[in-house]
Amino acid sequence: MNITKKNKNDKKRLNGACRKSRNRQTITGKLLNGQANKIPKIKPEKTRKIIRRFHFLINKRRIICTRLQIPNISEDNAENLNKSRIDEFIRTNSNLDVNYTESDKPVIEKKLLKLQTSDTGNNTKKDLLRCLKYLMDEIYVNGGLQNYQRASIMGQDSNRGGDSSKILVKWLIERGMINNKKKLNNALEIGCLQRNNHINKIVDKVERIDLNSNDEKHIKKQDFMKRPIPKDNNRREQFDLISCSLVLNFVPNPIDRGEMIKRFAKFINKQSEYKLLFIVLPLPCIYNSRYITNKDFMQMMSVLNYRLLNQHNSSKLVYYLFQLNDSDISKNDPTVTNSNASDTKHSGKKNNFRIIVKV
Ligand SMILES: C[S@@+](CC[C@H](N)C(=O)[O-])C[C@H]1O[C@@H](n2cnc3c(N)ncnc32)[C@H](O)[C@@H]1O
Repeated sequence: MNITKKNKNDKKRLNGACRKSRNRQTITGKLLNGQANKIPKIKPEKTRKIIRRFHFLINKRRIICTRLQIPNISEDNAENLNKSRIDEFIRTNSNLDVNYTESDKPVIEKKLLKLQTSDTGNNTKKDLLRCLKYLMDEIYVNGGLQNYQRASIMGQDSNRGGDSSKILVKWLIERGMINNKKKLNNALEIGCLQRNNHINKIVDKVERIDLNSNDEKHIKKQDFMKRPIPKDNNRREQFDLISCSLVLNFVPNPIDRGEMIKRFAKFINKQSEYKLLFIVLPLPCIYNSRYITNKDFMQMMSVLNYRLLNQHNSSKLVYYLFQLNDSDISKNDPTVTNSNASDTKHSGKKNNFRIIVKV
């Protein structure tokens, strides 16, 4: 893609602004700055381990809750579970003595490992409840959730590639969509852990939400799947840009991932000149899955009326910028870049990531 001279100048100015602000704040922003002394640094290897463990736990939690048929919690919404509802369920079944001791832990871990969606298993209700209590304790009592959030914030550290919206800013500058005089009006950031990231530099008003907000003053605690749909296409509740970085992979159910993608369009302002959707996923979700390839994902997005503007594969992540089509939109070629990653599948163990869109 050609970058005009004007765009190059805008890019220089914006980059200059970023450099100046870096003196006052880190790439990950004030929150980290303010808490720099409080947040212990975690090594990358440990970070990945914490994140993997957390995903493991919420996946097992979904399976157990479905199997136990906890009232009002079904396969469809199990990952958005209301903690108090589960606690209540465990309490009402306390006659089964679900407590565990240190020596029970290895057995519980083994049971958790064996629990699969398809496997009906021979676990008793007591076994399942005990596993559930064990993992709820790990998530909420023993700091699992906090560590997960900390690890995710660490992943955005400038030393580890920085926050993913950096690349979004670069693309929008290159495309001439923003410059030092022109910003996007608004954006919805789903799954936001830190309010100070690169999106702020290019958008006038950013609304940030997260299932488990760690800063409720600035990041609303909200499940995007339950966010009220704007009535009659109310533009005040719609956005020029939706950013969804490393969130889809967090949703453990393929049908809900599809529902999440379908929902995005309802929040994109159709009158806007932008109509942008920024998605980031771990590279293996798309390039090392048994069920989905990049081509499949592109087809899915195309059926949902998006066109790809940019894609970049880093060694760990895949970044996409889509635009919701106008009906008369003319197709132009997307810019696809690779660094340290090829379009072919990776070697190593395949994963089960997939997205099911029911149209
Ligand atoms: C790995 S973190 C991603 C953080 C950040 N966006 C990044 O790119 O590093 C995933 C976040 O998505 C949030 N999340 C998952 N499902 C969500 C939903 N349905 N609504 C709002 N937030 C959600 C989780 O609470 C979690 O904080």
